[in-house]
Amino acid sequence: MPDRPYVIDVLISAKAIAARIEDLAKEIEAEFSDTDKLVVVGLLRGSFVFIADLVREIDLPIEVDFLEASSYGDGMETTREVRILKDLRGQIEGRDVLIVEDIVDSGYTLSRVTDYLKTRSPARLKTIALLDKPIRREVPFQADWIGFEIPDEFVVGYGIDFAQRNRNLPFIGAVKFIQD
Ligand SMILES: O=P(O)(O)OC[C@H]1O[C@H](OP(=O)(O)OP(=O)(O)O)[C@H](O)[C@@H]1O
Ligand SMILES: Nc1nc2[nH]cnc2c(=O)[nH]1
Ligand SMILES: [Mg+2]
Repeated sequence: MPDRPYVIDVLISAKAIAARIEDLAKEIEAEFSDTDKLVVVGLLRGSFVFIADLVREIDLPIEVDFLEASSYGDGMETTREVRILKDLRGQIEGRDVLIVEDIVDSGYTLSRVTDYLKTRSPARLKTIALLDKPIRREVPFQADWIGFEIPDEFVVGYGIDFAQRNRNLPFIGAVKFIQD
């Protein structure tokens, strides 16, 4: 649990997220319209809300799998050590894969996870992230689709936590500490 009091300012409303996901899903359908082998991979835990909304907008035959990667613990800074805590259940060799992530910040998580999954020789490997904070990048990484580019704010909600709290907020909010 966070140990300093804070408030959360709305940064992106639930309505704006839903509208953007409809557009992203159309672009994904166009990219993968030629395959019946698409596996949509959610990175736990942060992407669980985004992937749930995204897959329901994608009108293609897909499978869903999950991989759990963690690098922040309960803090606000990356440890730069991406731990794979749970691997995929299925095989991805020769298959088309879309990795679904909540946010690209330093870039460590998505760059390590894509390198890790590429070793399994998927036919095509694409990435989508709801949020991108390019100003914070420490390793080069560009997702194939981004929902929103955001400023240097520590965000929560819509699956994203602060010390495991606030994942259940329906919007993306920015954490603001209250000064005493
Ligand atoms: O680009 P980066 O600096 O690597 O940051 C992005 C990652 O950080 C968060 O995960 P976290 O490690 O907090 O685990 P969680 O998904 O279980 O919340 C977030 O969900 C992304 O996966
Ligand atoms: N909660 C939260 N986790 C992150 N992991 C990487 N960036 C962020 C962020 O802005 N907020
Ligand atoms: Mg994560």
